[in-house]
Amino acid sequence: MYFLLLQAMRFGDLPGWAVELSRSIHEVILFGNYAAELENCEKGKEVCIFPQDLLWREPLFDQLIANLYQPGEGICPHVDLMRFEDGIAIVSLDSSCVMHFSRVENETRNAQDPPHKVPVLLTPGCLILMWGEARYLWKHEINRKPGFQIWEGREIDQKKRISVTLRKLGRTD
Ligand SMILES: O=C(O)CCC(=O)C(=O)O
Ligand SMILES: [Fe+2]
Repeated sequence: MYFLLLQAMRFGDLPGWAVELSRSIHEVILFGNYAAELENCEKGKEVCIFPQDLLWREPLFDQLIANLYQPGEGICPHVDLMRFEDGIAIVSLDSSCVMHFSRVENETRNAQDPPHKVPVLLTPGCLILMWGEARYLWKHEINRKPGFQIWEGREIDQKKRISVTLRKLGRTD
């Protein structure tokens, strides 16, 4: 059982700080050390951190959700709602945590097999970009119950954690 103590959602025009944040994300993707990888976006998608067509859409994001988690609180495995377009960014703040990714169920997996989970360490300031397979074919979750937040054999010292998720609403027409 998970609880989200505080969740603030915003649609339409983003507040100024979130517009700034979107711009920073755009710049980091464009001018970060990933420039060489971006050039490959058209050719081989496996080394692309964010596809050009998503990067240059206008606006890049128009919806945000800010989540505040107290120690022990997390979010269940899920794929973000289909009403949001591809290309989702999450900024992770305050406290480190491990986010787990697991593939959406498919018929080939034996129901008795435990789901294979890929752990990703998020330190304060981390940016997660989810698009394509990562956005549609993998669930993400944060289990901050004791025993689940382990990195390199050690339990992470949990404090309050804040995340800001930026997405773009799909067209309804
Ligand atoms: O808090 C996080 O890092 C994840 C938030 C999330 O997955 C969501 O709001 O859909
Ligand atoms: Fe999510």
